[in-house]
Amino acid sequence: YYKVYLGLGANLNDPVNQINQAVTALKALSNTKNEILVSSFYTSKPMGPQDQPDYVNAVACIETKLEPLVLLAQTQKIELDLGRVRKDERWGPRTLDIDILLYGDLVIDYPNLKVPHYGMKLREFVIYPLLEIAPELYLPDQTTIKTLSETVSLNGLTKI
Ligand SMILES: CC1(C)Nc2nc(N)[nH]c(=O)c2N=C1O
Repeated sequence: YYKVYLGLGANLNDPVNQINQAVTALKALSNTKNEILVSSFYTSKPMGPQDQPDYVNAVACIETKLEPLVLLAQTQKIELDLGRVRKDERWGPRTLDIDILLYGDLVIDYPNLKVPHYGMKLREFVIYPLLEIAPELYLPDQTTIKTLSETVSLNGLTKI
């Protein structure tokens, strides 16, 4: 099984409910263990354009035999099922967003999937939930989550 870490984020129509529904859908994935580790939920100011609601974020860890592009197709389907409209402007408000952060210790560089997720090292709304559920985690480049948590500023991240 690959141990896959996923970033969950939403800031439109009942984000907490969106993330809960995403967790339920992730548990139901084929070739995937149905126990899933989920961090606390956190609110934070939008990174990027500020003229949008605060985000709710969490990180989940699944153990899956699905290959990366298969899982990507499944997570995109979950986003659509929960009302994501792909016309979303880049960095604009959105219903559920599922980012594949880490895929075991794979380094993936497809046009439509880059792992480790390009922005995770800079995002307190990814690093702190990760630290909560996987404090011993390190990235393929041997950076540890602990080290990253000391370098990224909290700027208003609040556990709900
Ligand atoms: C628009 C952008 C970059 N900003 C975010 N900002 C926060 N706080 N949380 C997110 O999940 C998030 N997602 C995004 O895609």
